[in-house]
Amino acid sequence: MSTTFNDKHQIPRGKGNYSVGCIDLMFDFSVKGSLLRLYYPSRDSEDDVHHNTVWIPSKEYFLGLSKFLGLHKLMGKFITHYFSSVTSPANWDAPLKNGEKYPLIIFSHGLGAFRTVYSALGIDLASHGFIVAAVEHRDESASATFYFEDELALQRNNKTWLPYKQLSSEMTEYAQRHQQVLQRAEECSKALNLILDINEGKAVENALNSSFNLQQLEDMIDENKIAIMGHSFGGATAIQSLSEDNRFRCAIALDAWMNPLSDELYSKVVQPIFFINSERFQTAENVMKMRQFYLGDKETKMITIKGSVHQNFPDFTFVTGKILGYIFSLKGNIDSDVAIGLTSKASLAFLQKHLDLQRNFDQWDPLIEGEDVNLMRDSNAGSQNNLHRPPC
Ligand SMILES: CCN(CC)CCN(C[C@]12C[C@](c3ccc(C(F)(F)F)cc3)(C1)C2)C(=O)Cn1c(SCc2ccc(F)cc2)nc(=O)c2c1C=CC2
Repeated sequence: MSTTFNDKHQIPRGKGNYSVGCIDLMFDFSVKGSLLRLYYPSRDSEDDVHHNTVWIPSKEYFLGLSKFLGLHKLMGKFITHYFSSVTSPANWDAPLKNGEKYPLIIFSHGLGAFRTVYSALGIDLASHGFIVAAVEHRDESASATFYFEDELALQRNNKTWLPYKQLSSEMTEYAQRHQQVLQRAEECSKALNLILDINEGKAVENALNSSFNLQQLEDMIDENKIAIMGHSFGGATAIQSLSEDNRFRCAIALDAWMNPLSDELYSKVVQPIFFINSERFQTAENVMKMRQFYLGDKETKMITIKGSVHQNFPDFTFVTGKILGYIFSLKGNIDSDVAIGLTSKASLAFLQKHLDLQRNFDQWDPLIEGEDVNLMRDSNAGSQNNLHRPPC
């Protein structure tokens, strides 16, 4: 296929030892069901021919994204053309590598995003032996998402699209975003229920036509090793999910947007949280809310990636050149591959600690304390002296 950009704009491959597979799973078909993209360790048998994963599978996502961004229709057509041939480096529908149980991560996307645009992170974690389920939220915070109205629509593959909902004037921004974060947390627990049902052998038929036999997943999840992760609004969702569902043993919040969370939440969360922040997005107010989770326990950690921007966590930072990257602040001063590498390695070290993994991810423990030339402990945002500071 012809590509309109040179190869250097590619989503990076996983750095771990496992090959990575990818499938889309929807069950049930209704708006109340789960829609997720699953990244997993795959069995790389030479004879099977593998296809890469289509990064953004429907034009409706591009149209929804350009509407979310307030771009002109023509610009929507441009980004559709520019990005429609991009693939994520995961083997679509590849068989699951069996022989061991895998820890599970549920991933929650940000405002205006959707399930497929965090594939660099999902693939790198899967290449280190995790199953990663990137959910697609139906709270109208995604640029677009779809479901089927009824059985007939499903049989005809007649999708109903749900677009991003602009803030309404009837409710305050907080009221709307808080309602959404509650729905998002519920959807993360529902996705976890679906995966654990399949793990226990429940017969589940994927509403999306896929050749991947879901029975491969039976007895392959280590149901005691479950974490939740998310970016921005998804970071807030991860924290809200901790308070609602204690099956999540810890959370990793990537540049969390704390506004949607209520003040009562701080006393309800007992599990450890790892805040990984960009340098440019955070404000003193936002970081102050994060620090309220420090109260007492030593397990909650915070680091900031020097020279990074909000968009260093989703995939867009890899698929554009420096110009577009600069215009939309999709790239920071730090190299995007270095930033995502630090995010992944620091996350793996934190997950080993709090999911009791028997891997060698503790080699990256110093990153959790911000010990790296491209990291700093805590945050650069907001003066730190007049705020409650945990004893070092
Ligand atoms: C106009 C909308 N305006 C007000 C809401 C702010 C728009 N905005 C900054 C953007 C998204 C940006 C983006 C993407 C993609 C291209 C492209 F051209 F490459 F496609 C360009 C430009 C424009 C960077 C954000 O919303 C930042 N943000 C995000 S960005 C999550 C995201 C969205 C779409 C993606 F494809 C990937 C990731 N997630 C959050 O949870 C929160 C915030 C802010 C507060 C809470």
